[in-house]
Amino acid sequence: MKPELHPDLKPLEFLLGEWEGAGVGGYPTIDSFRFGQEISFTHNGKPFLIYSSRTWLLDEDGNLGQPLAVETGYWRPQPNNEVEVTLAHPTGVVEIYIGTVAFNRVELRTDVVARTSSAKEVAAGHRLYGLIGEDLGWAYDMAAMGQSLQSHVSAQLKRVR
Ligand code: HEM
Repeated sequence: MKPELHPDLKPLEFLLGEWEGAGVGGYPTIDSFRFGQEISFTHNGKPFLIYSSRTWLLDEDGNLGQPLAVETGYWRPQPNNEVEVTLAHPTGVVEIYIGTVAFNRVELRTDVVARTSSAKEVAAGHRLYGLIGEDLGWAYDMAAMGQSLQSHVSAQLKRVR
């Protein structure tokens, strides 16, 4: 049975579904790259979105290659168009974001980044998600490896479900 959307999720409803597309990435400490991405936002009737993202290296011919970053978490709308997001990474990093939702656009800043002792040094993150026409665009800036907050990845995705 399809659960009814919790009313608190209304401002985030535009994210619901499955998205596929491609993006670009880089950082001062690494070579730049292209990647393919699948994002899924679902709900179970409770007042949060269930989120997951998978990515793969994209070669010059547009073929998907080795898996790159994956992440999973929950998006928790709060009063006054605020949102809390928890994200877990297989790299030993956990991020807690706080942000705002307005007009099919979400802006997030990390409140806390926690790392295991073997994780790379990630200090802070900033994310933007928004509709570009019918597409979902998103961009992630990070402060990591001793560098100031700057772009790491961005992508544009089409809704496939
Ligand atoms: C679409 C999402 C992402 C993709 C496709 C992606 C891809 C990559 C690639 C290809 C590299 C270089 C090779 C490697 O070290 O594995 C890299 C490095 C890195 N990424 Fe990401 N990444 C993504 C998201 C993130 C996020 C969310 C974080 C932090 C929470 C992050 C933190 C890092 C760090 C710390 C490095 C190492 C840089 C260095 O060694 O100097 N990445 N990423």
